[in-house]
Formats: sequence, structure tokens, C-alpha cells
Amino acid sequence: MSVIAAKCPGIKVHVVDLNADRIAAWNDDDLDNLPIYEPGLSDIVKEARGRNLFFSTNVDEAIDESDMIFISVNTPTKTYGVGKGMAADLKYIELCARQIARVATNDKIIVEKSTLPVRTAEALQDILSSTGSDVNFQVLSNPEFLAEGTAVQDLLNPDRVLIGGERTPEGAAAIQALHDVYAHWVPSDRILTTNVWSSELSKLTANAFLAQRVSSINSLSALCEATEADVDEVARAIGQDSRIGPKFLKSSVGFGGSCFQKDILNLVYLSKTYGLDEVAEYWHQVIKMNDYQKRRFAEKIIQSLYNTVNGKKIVLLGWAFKKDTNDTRESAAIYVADYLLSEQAQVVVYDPKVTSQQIYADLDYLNTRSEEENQRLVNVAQTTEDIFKDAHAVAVMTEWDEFREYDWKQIHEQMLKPSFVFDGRGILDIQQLEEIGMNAFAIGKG
Ligand SMILES: NC(=O)c1ccc[n+]([C@@H]2O[C@H](COP(=O)([O-])OP(=O)(O)OC[C@H]3O[C@@H](n4cnc5c(N)ncnc54)[C@H](O)[C@@H]3O)[C@@H](O)[C@H]2O)c1
Ligand SMILES: O=c1ccn([C@@H]2O[C@H](COP(=O)(O)OP(=O)(O)O[C@H]3O[C@H](CO)[C@@H](O)[C@H](O)[C@H]3O)[C@@H](O)[C@H]2O)c(=O)[nH]1
Repeated sequence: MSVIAAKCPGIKVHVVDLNADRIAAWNDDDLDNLPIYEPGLSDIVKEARGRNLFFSTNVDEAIDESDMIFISVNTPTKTYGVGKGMAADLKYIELCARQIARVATNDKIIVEKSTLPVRTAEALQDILSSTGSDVNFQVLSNPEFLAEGTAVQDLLNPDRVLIGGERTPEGAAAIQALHDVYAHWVPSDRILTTNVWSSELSKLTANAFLAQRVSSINSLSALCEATEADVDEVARAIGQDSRIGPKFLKSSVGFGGSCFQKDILNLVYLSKTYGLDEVAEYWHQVIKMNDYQKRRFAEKIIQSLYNTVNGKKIVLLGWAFKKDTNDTRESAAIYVADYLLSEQAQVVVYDPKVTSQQIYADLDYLNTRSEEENQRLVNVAQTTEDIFKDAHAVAVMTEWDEFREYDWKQIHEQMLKPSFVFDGRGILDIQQLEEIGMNAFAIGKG
């Protein structure tokens, strides 16, 4: 919404949220306090905020004033009832629709910006049209394809913008209105229009394909380790094939983020709902392979440290699910740490952007042990000063650029010997680390 406001000074954009703390942070004079860290975002907010971009908790007023409403609320995996652990929880979406239906007094275009199961637009349209008033609503699907860490660039220069709408004159008019917003900066040939169901399904499909590539290369990383092949070399060799392409072939300790797992589980659940068990199982394998990769990495650390990490100091570099974001949702680091903590390791975490509060909250949320136990076993460092002293092992969990720049010779000197490095992101020079005298392991390197 900030990018829309920056690119369309003539459009007034209200961002409303029930969470007053978040809204206060969006309105903070100090742009370092915005609730989301994204390169380039604070400049965009600075440009538009107070001009045509406004943040508030006054949802009713914003609904009343708007011609077009983007529903962008969370759609987490259900944690209760039918579809628990798989289906998308649509309660927040439905609450929005009911609030819009109650408050609206003039016709509106409702844009599904959240990621949703196919045919959600039908349910939205039902709720919106049941008020008995004369107000007309057109529901469009406009999934978001930005990736965190590069969100601003992705929005300024998208591969495509997808708009799904009804194939009726009213639907076409609504599609055109949304097209015109993006056309302020996106070339028309990159604005695709489809029917609503294709648009909704394309979002889940895009994430499933992307995650599948990561799971595919991660599955082969295990085979590389067993055969002394090098996963980066394999990725380069296959990526040169223009039919395969080079992107999204970086082997890692496992994909994280708020979207991949949730959206694939959603796809699995949908397929099952339609009786397509083989389709469901096919996609479920992407998640299972990811779980295997996280577990495999933690087990590698334990095995290498002579099959016990009890009381051993292990430094985890990075907690965010990828670099250049402070988002930790479903980060592989959480699960690897949890595994090590269950073996009574003393874990030290350093991440340049994630707060210690967030790190403890992520571990407490798993409910594997008491909060006191997490406090006792985990130390969160604000800087790297002294963190390597007497450590048995260091593991790279996030590919932050600064980790490449560290003086690894000096780190080695501070660590207990024999010292171990586990590179879960394939960013370090393993040969150089071994020359320094470390036992170095990287995912997918034999
Ligand atoms: N995060 C991403 O990179 C990304 C990318 C593409 C798509 N998506 C999709 O966008 C949606 C939102 O994701 P997110 O990461 O921003 O989630 P989030 O949980 O960070 O934010 C959702 C916000 O919605 C607010 N909210 C919930 N119910 C509300 C209501 N009735 N009225 C007003 N505000 C309400 C919450 O307070 C919260 O601040 C999800 O469907 C997600 O799959 C996210
Ligand atoms: O080659 C790769 C690429 C990614 N990852 C990992 O995969 C996860 C997801 O990365 P990425 O897709 O870059 O970030 P997200 O912000 O999760 O973005 C995904 O999810 C969003 C939410 O649906 C979509 O909008 C984006 O298009 C889609 O890329 C991260 O843990 C990455 O480290 C790898 O391990 N290897």
C-alpha cells in the first residue's frame, strides 16, 4: 500500500489494522521503528506518509470513505477443528467481509490481497451480498507475489500483476479500475487478467512450484554429501538449461517464511477436499522434504560433535528466515535450535535484525519446554562481541552478508578445539575454513 501511495499521489491510501501497536509503529516519527524491516521501505513511507498515505485503527471510517478495499489480513493455518494443521483459517477474512457489509453505504470493489484457497471469492460475495441493502460489491482476486527482503524492488518492478475478476461487464469495469491503479508504474503487458478462480489458484501454485524447487535441490544435497558431488555445482549445471533456469536452486537448511508451508498445506487440504489424494500427497512431499532437511542439519551437528551436545556452546548465526528481513516466521533456525536444545545444548543466537524478545517468543511458541528452560539454555547476543569465546561450534542459519565478512581466523582462535563450523546456507569458503584449522561442513558438499 505504501508503494501504491508513493506511485499514485492522486490516490488516497488508508492502511487500517486492529493492532494499535503496529499502527503506532507505522506512524512513528523515527523511521527506524517501522514494524517491518525491508530495504528501501522507510524511504517510500517517508515520501508518502501524511501526503496520501495514512495509518490508523479507524476501520469503519476507512471502509466508508473507500472506493476500493484491499483485504490483506492474515490467513494462517488452522490450529483447531476440521482441517487443523492444514486448511487456511479464514475467520479474519470473513470478519472483514462482514464489517464491510455492515458499514458500506456506496458501491465498492473488494480486492482479495491475502492468499486464499480457491473459491473464497464466492464466500466473500455471498456475505457481502446478504445485507439486503442496494450496495453492490465486485470481488477481485489480486494475489501478492512480493518476497520479503526484496519487497520494495519486487513491488516497483513486478514480473507480473495478476488480477482475477468476474467475466461480466461489472467485473470487467472493476478489473479495469484496479488495472489503472497499477498502470501508474507497471507496464500493461505485465498486468494479467484471468477469471477469479485461476487467479486464486495461481498464487498457491506459484508458491508450491517455488518451494518445490528448494525441496528438490535440498533432497539432492543429501545425495551430494553421500557421493562427494557439490550441490552448488549441480545447481549451476542444471540451471544453465534454459528450460530449468538458475533461480531458486540454492540448497539450504530448509525454507521458512510465513507463506510456503502454509500455502502448500492449503493446497494439500484443498486437493484432499476434492478427493484428489494423489495430488495432495505429491505436494505434501515438498513439506516433508523440508522437515527432513532441518532435522538432518541438526543431526549432522550432533553427530559431528561426537554424538552429544549436552552443555556444549553452539553459536547460531542468524534467526530470520532469510536475509534482509526481521521476519522469523517458520524460520529453519527455530527448529534447528529446538532440536539442539532438546539435547541440552547451550545455544547462543545472534541475528543483526531480530530482537531477543522475538527469539524467545518463537521458541516458547513451540511448547517443547518451559519458558524458564528456554531462558536458561539460550543466550541472545546483541553484537558478536565475545560470542565465539569457548564455543564448540558455529552454525550459519541465515545468509546475512556480514557473516561472510567475519574474520574467521580470529573466530577460530576464540573457539574451543577442535572447532566446528556448519554452514546451512552455503555462503562460507569451506576450503579456507579448513585451512585455518576448523572442521567445516556445508549443506550439499561432500
Ligand atoms: N508476508 C508476505 O510476504 C506475504 C506475501 C504475499 C502474500 N501474503 C499474504 O498476505 C496476507 C497477510 O500476510 P502478512 O504477512 O501481512 O500477515 P500479518 O499477520 O503480518 O498481518 C496481518 C494483519 O492483519 C490485521 N488484521 C487481522 N484481522 C483484521 C481485521 N478484521 N481488520 C483489520 N486488520 C486486521 C492483523 O492485526 C495484522 O496486523 C496472508 O494471506 C499472506 O499469505 C503475505
Ligand atoms: O534457492 C532458494 C530460494 C529460497 N530459499 C528459502 O526459501 C524461503 C522463502 O524465500 P523467498 O521465497 O525468497 O521469500 P518469501 O518472502 O517467503 O516469498 C515467497 O512467499 C511469498 C508469500 O506468498 C510470495 O509472495 C513470494 O513470491 C515467494 O517467493 C527462505 O527461507 C529462503 O531462504 C532457499 O532455501 N533456496
